[in-house]
Amino acid sequence: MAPTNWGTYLVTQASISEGQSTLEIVRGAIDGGVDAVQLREKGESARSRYELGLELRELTAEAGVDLLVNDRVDIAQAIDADGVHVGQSDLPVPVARELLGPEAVVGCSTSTVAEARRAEADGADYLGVGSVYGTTSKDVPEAEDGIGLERIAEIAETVSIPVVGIGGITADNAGPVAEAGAVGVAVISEITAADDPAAATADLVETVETAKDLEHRE
Ligand SMILES: Cc1ncc(COP(=O)(O)OP(=O)(O)O)c(N)n1
Ligand SMILES: Cc1ncsc1CCOP(=O)(O)O
Ligand SMILES: [Mg+2]
Repeated sequence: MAPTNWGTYLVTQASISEGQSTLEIVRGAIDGGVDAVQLREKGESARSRYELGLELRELTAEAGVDLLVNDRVDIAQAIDADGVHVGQSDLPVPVARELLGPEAVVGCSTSTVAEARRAEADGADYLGVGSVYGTTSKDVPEAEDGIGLERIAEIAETVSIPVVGIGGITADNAGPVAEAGAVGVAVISEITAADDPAAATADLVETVETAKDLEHRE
């Protein structure tokens, strides 16, 4: 599935879960209708991300869900992921593209219009834009205050590639992100810290789809 259709995108980080493993959370997210999963797990060794990645690859491939790897092109290659997600301090988009080839999905984090234009010109397939709202899941001071919905709209109007909002997104505030022009939302805590990841995912899926339907009817 292309990023154009990624309404709900799970970014994994088991350290903020309520005791559930990443595999259990991803299984739940798949049951709830997630479109894409990104193996993040900051702080874990390359070996443990690789081993988890192999298991996630099996699960996601069976379900027809896209699998991306955060930051690490080598792990993406080793587990045969669909692509990689890089940020402003990671490998540049053209380098990731060169290493992974034309078929791979390369996503890039941006929070300004200038960064978004650059990522698109560099050949990114989609943008992760945020932090939309304040969040404590990303350990940088900028993520404590969100960039806001107007910035999402401005970026979505500027670029032709899909924009996915990320940061502080819940089923209660995901609708306006889609209405601002994002194709979907990426979340860590809303699914990962939920008692029932499948139900949390299904809520997000419904909220985003409803908002996109309304947006298209206007
Ligand atoms: C979909 C998506 N969007 C943004 C990010 C953040 O990437 P980055 O800024 O490189 O920060 P880390 O996640 O690597 O800490 C993302 N991972 N996914
Ligand atoms: C990885 C990342 N990049 C920008 S905000 C963020 C964290 C998103 O986590 P949450 O959905 O819990 O706010
Ligand atoms: Mg990164």
